[in-house]
Amino acid sequence: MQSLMIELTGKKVIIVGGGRIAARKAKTLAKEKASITFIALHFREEVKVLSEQHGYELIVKEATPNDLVDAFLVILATNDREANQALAESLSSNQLVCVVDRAEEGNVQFPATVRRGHLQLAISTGGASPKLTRKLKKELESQFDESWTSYLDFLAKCREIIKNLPLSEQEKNDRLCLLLDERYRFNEEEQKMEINSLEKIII
Ligand SMILES: C[C@@]1(CC(=O)O)C2=NC(=C\c3[nH]c(c(CCC(=O)O)c3CC(=O)O)Cc3[nH]c(c(CC(=O)O)c3CCC(=O)O)/C=C3\N/C(=C\2)[C@@H](CCC(=O)O)[C@]3(C)CC(=O)O)/[C@H]1CCC(=O)O
Ligand SMILES: NC(=O)c1ccc[n+]([C@@H]2O[C@H](COP(=O)([O-])OP(=O)(O)OC[C@H]3O[C@@H](n4cnc5c(N)ncnc54)[C@H](O)[C@@H]3O)[C@@H](O)[C@H]2O)c1
Repeated sequence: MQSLMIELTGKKVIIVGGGRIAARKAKTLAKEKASITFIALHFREEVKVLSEQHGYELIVKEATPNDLVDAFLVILATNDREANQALAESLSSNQLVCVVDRAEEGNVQFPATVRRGHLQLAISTGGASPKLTRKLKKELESQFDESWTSYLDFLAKCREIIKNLPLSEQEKNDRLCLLLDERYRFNEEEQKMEINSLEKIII
């Protein structure tokens, strides 16, 4: 399996199931501005609260293949093995589907993610050990502290400026490499000074 970043803004996502795992997937997607619909026989309180906060649609029914035809991404999160399998089989091969109790029946899996602004670290064992994934996520969370958020803003800003400078490709690359020096991450004064000096280079 290959990891890809995916833009879900405005995409139709259907989560079948209204339990703990359905809620966890919805929380993961909460920042993505997808259009989320839950279909389940019963919804736990957490799902109802999430739906009110984010405007998700809740449909109380047993899910059928017909409910899923226009979904971009389907997350099959019922606790009914046969239902998850039958619904997965009914989908078009062009649709994305995550089967939470049998990864190999789907074509996408959720990694654990650590986000620090523009930096996103994704961890996956492809279903071999979600417990290890979780443990590694905790380790990375403490290794990558909040300083990375402003450092990534700094790198993005410098890259934008450097791209537009009247320099050779080699000089631009050299400047971009210098920004990876640790002193910039630890020290916001250094960041400001670097941006000031870049902005002074006359175009
Ligand atoms: C990373 C994370 C993200 C998320 O959920 O968004 C995630 N699982 C997490 C936690 C977790 N998962 C499980 C437990 C119970 C303890 C245990 O059994 O170990 C716990 C811990 C808990 O729940 O506390 C059990 C489990 N997981 C899967 C199966 C079915 C199977 O084996 O195929 C079963 C057995 C079910 C059963 O039979 O009971 C399948 C998948 N779980 C995945 C993702 C995908 C592969 C990830 C990978 O391997 O790296 C994949 C393939 C599909 C998918 O769901 O996308 C999230 C960490 C959240 C965080 O801490 O940030
Ligand atoms: N992927 C993961 O990370 C992970 C982790 C732990 C467990 N699981 C597996 O995920 C599944 C769901 O776990 P849970 O804790 O969320 O279960 P849960 O019991 O909390 O919720 C199950 C939900 O499925 C709904 N449902 C059942 N049959 C349905 C149908 N035919 N149509 C529509 N809705 C239906 C129920 O109404 C309920 O809302 C289980 O099979 C569990 O083994 C996955």
